[in-house]
This record gives sequence, C-alpha cells and structure tokens, in this order.
Amino acid sequence: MTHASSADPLLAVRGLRVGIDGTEAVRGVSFAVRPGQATALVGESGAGKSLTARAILGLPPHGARISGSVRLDGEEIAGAGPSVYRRLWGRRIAYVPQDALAVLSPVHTVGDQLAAAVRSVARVPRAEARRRAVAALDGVGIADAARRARALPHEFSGGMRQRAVIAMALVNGPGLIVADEPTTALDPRVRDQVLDVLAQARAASGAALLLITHDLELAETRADEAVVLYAGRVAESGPAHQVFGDPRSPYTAGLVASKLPGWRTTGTARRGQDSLSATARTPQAPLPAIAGTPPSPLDLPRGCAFAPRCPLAAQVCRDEEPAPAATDPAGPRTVACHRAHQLPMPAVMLYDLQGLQDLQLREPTG
Ligand SMILES: Nc1ncnc2c1ncn2[C@@H]1O[C@H](COP(=O)(O)OP(=O)(O)OP(=O)(O)O)[C@@H](O)[C@H]1O
Repeated sequence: MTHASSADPLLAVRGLRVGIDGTEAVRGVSFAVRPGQATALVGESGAGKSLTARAILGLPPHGARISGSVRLDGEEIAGAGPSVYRRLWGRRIAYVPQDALAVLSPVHTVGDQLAAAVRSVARVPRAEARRRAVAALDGVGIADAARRARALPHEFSGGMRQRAVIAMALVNGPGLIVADEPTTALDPRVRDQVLDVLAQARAASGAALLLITHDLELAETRADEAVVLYAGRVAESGPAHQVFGDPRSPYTAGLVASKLPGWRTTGTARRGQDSLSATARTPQAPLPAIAGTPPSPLDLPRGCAFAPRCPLAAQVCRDEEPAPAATDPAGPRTVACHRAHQLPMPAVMLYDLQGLQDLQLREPTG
C-alpha cells in the first residue's frame, strides 16, 4: 500500500464508471476529497450520486461493473472485493446512511453496537470498547451517554439515532466519512443540530466528508467543495460557495434559479409541462426553473445529456457530449458545457428574468 503525502487528496476518484444491466449510470466521474475537507455530491434524483458513493464504499448493487480509479490515501480500491474493504470499513472509510435503522440492530443496545464496532477493528478489552463507545456518544452530544448507551435504538428519537450512527461512523477514527442524505428524514431543526454535531465531531477527529445530497443549501453551507452531477457525469465542480454563488454551467444555474424566492413562491414549473408528471415519477419535487426531467440511463440523448432541457443548447450540444474542463487554467473549477462562455451574468438570468426582478424588488423590504 502506498501512502500519499499530505498535499495529495485523501480520496481521488478518476473516470469512475458504474454499469448495471448493460447501461452506464455513472459515466466517467472525477473529483477529489482533501483531508479534513467536506465535498458535496449534488444533483437531481437519478443523477448517480448514490451509485458513486456505493462504488467508493465497496457496496455496489449486485452485478454492477465498476471501472476507473478510486484511490483512498493512495491505495487503488476501485472494484475491490469485501476482503479489501473489510480492512478499510470503520478504520479508514465509514458510512452514514439516510436511515439510521438500516445500520442499527433493533435488538441490541446502542452502546453494545458501538462497542462491537470498536472490537471489530481493534483488539481491546470489553471495558475499553465500552468506554470508547460512551465517549463517542458523548462526542455527538448525547447527554448522559453512559445511561443512554444502555437503551435500544427504538428508545431514541430520530435525531438521537442519527447522532448514534454518526458516533458509530467516527468511533474508530476513519479519515473519510461518506454520508448519503444523512438528514433527509429529519425535521429542519433536528437536521441542523445533527449537521452541527457532524461538523464538530469531524473538526475534533479531522475526518473528511463526502456528503451526498440533493439539497443545494446544505451543500453550499456545509461543504468546502461541490461536485454537481447530471445524468452520471460531472456538470460542474469547484469551491461550493463559488459553484452556487456564481454558477458556470446552465445546469447549476438552473438548480440555483430554482431556489430563488420568485420560483419558490410559484411552486410549479413556469417552463414546459413535463415537470407536473415528474411529480408522480420522482420522489423529489420537480425543479421549478428547469423544464422537464433528467433522462434515464437507458435513454440518454446524443450529445450533452442536459441539452433537451437547456435554454442555451445549440447544435454542437446535441452532437457532442462536452468533457469537464478547467474554467481557467490555474483555477479550481471545472465545467462541462460547450457554451459556458455564453452564459449571462448572473447565470440564473438564463432561466427567468422576472424571477430575478422579483428577488431584487423584495430585497429592500427584507
Ligand atoms: N440497483 C440498481 N439497479 C438498476 N439500476 C439502478 C440501481 N441503482 C440505481 N440505478 C439507476 O442508476 C441511476 C442512478 O441512481 P442513483 O441511485 O445513483 O441516483 P441518485 O442521484 O442517488 O438519486 P436519488 O437522489 O434519487 O437517490 C438511476 O437511473 C437509477 O435508476
């Protein structure tokens, strides 16, 4: 195993592809996560976020074909089997799923499960495993942790269960946590508390985070870097505040436009008809600003997969799929768009001038 220098990314994903049932749902995804940093993987339902995460975690769906490169701390692990991942899980890479009950057994106490997680990677006496388990619960803000450790998962609230899962992910000091929509099931107040706890626990342990989310606000406020996926490819990437504050691809601009107050108040699509039927097909609400829905991996259009929904699409977009390219040679941002240089300023104007005017009119009155 080769260890990387501290200047290198902790996780380097290059040209990752995931094929299922003869189609490719992840089609050459590249990004990096640096030690201690948070990277958000963002996109609409079906963009390939979870499959990318599962490929990195060594938990792909049965029969999936994985190619490309996934290097964790310099070690190539793309497509590696359980014998390799058993060495990594818990110690170097840990998983926080959306649903805490998916990882917590209902019949064992929370403390026993954390202690078992400790002993699965470290040969320590039971008392020491228990001590670490209670310390981990305390570290995620569970009051009276020693007593709470004796409770069964169903005796915890949803927010406390999710904290316990974060404690379980952190208990063996992994360098990387992969969290797939970790707070979607929680109400907004509890969501913020759990995210604060995760940030504090990461700051204390130095763990990096790969955060899978469809929530732009969460990505912008909780991540250092953002990677925007569309139809299994990276549409745009870079520092999160730059990507969402000044989008350089029509797709990201549409995601951001959908969050503007002018759109939020209308609640329905102003462009196109497809988004109404999309409500029934997808678990997430349709994007107000962007017409239509993302394509299925079974039915990708020729050229840029976003072209059928893109207000800026030209013939070149319908003919050739653009590759991600640096927006400026020395800069940290990439964008995959033939017409990125023709985006208006600000880019959200591509979608709805009126929406922007509504926003500006509202600002003076707060
Ligand atoms: N086990 C599977 N078998 C077949 N196709 C799958 C499987 N898992 C995912 N897919 C397909 O791969 C594509 C990407 O799915 P993925 O779950 O990665 O999307 P996502 O961006 O995480 O979406 P969501 O936010 O809804 O979870 C989708 O078209 C999905 O239908």
